Amino acid sequence: MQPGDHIELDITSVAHGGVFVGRHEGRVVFVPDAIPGERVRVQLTQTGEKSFWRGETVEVMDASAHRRPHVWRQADVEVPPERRPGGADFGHIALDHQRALKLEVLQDALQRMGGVDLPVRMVTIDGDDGSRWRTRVSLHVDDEGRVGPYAARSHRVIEVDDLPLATEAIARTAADVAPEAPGRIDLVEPADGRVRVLARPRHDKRVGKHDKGDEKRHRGPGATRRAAPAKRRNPAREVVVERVGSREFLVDAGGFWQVHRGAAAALTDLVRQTLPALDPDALHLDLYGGVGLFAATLGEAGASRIVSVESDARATEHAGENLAEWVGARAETGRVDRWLPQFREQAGERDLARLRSGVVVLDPPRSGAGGDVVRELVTLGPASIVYVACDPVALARDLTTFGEGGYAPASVTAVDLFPNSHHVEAVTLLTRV
Ligand SMILES: C[S@@+](CC[C@H](N)C(=O)[O-])C[C@H]1O[C@@H](n2cnc3c(N)ncnc32)[C@H](O)[C@@H]1O
Repeated sequence: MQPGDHIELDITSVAHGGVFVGRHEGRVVFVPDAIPGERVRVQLTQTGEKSFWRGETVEVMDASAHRRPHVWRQADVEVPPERRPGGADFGHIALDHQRALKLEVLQDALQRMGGVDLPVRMVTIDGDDGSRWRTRVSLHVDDEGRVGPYAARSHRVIEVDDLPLATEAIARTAADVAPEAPGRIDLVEPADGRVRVLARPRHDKRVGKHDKGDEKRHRGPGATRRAAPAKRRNPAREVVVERVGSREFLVDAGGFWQVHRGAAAALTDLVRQTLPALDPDALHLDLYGGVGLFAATLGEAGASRIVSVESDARATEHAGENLAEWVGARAETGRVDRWLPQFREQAGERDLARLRSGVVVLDPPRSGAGGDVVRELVTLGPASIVYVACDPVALARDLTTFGEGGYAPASVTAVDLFPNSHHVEAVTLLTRV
């Protein structure tokens, strides 16, 4: 069969990455926009691989009871696949069932790849109906001046008449945004409710210079050099305030902050509940610390010696200020993979012993911590590790490496920070066995 051909498919399961699985004459076919239990008509898009094909769902012949009209009208299965915007790949599924499917993917990855057979529960953000949660949205401007999100699984810009996952204020601002040049436009609504529009034109030389600067500042490990002060002409560097309860965090408008309006608070609560009792004399680490969200959680839980490690110097600078109330807390710029071995070689026996009684909170990017970082952590031997993960497969892979080093998961809790998409966050407590 060729790309463009149509087949009928019984969908039997959900796979990692927001796709669903059926079989055609024994061969696995991955399709989006379906639900296990459905029979769908599929237009094939990739038939080159021996072991699996890919396709697009073009018609639902026998619908699941969990199907509902797509939360984003323009992403509905009634719309031709090439015109559906991306970013809400579970938007056609009832919210409860989305969560059940996410748990299934997480549990399956943990069991099959990580050898972990623990019950996983899911918590949700209070009052979340799955819409109007994104406080950060990226739109794209193409060479013809079209502005909008990318189409699903593509870099083609789709003009849309609403952004139902974005906050009301971002959706309103996006409707009026005037594209100046091809590239990206980030819309950010921090706690003050005022939307910042951050243009990142593709061909702007200033952007190139800025990126180079960022690269230099990422070069840690343990670099103590201060970042240059914010330049006024770069709105991405405006410093905004985010809030978790009554606590305030400074962050660059264009810097990393949790996307869902309730995510930072929900994750803080979950990490706090997951933390074991802290030894007040121990040393605790917040790795991939951003502006110090979990270092503050450690501080609030009674830690007195805390180091936050983050590769972005601007974020580290903010973390230093955000953690100022804890005299024993410090923020360092460095890549975790380089910072850890340097710490192991340079720290005195007393600090190494303190870390062995301490907790490491770990919140890496989607690719996970990776083998080198996990092996370093195992060598350092903290009493426990709280791993905050946004990719089930990367988590499962890292848990396998932790397992080889003598750490076992004691609990895994998922949290739905990305409703209407396949993404799922999980917080795992690992202890030495
Ligand atoms: C998922 S975010 C978590 C930030 C913070 N824990 C929070 O919740 O706000 C991951 C952070 O890791 C940083 N990062 C990425 N690669 C890194 C590396 N190799 N070493 C240190 N930090 C890194 C990013 O800049 C980003 O701030």
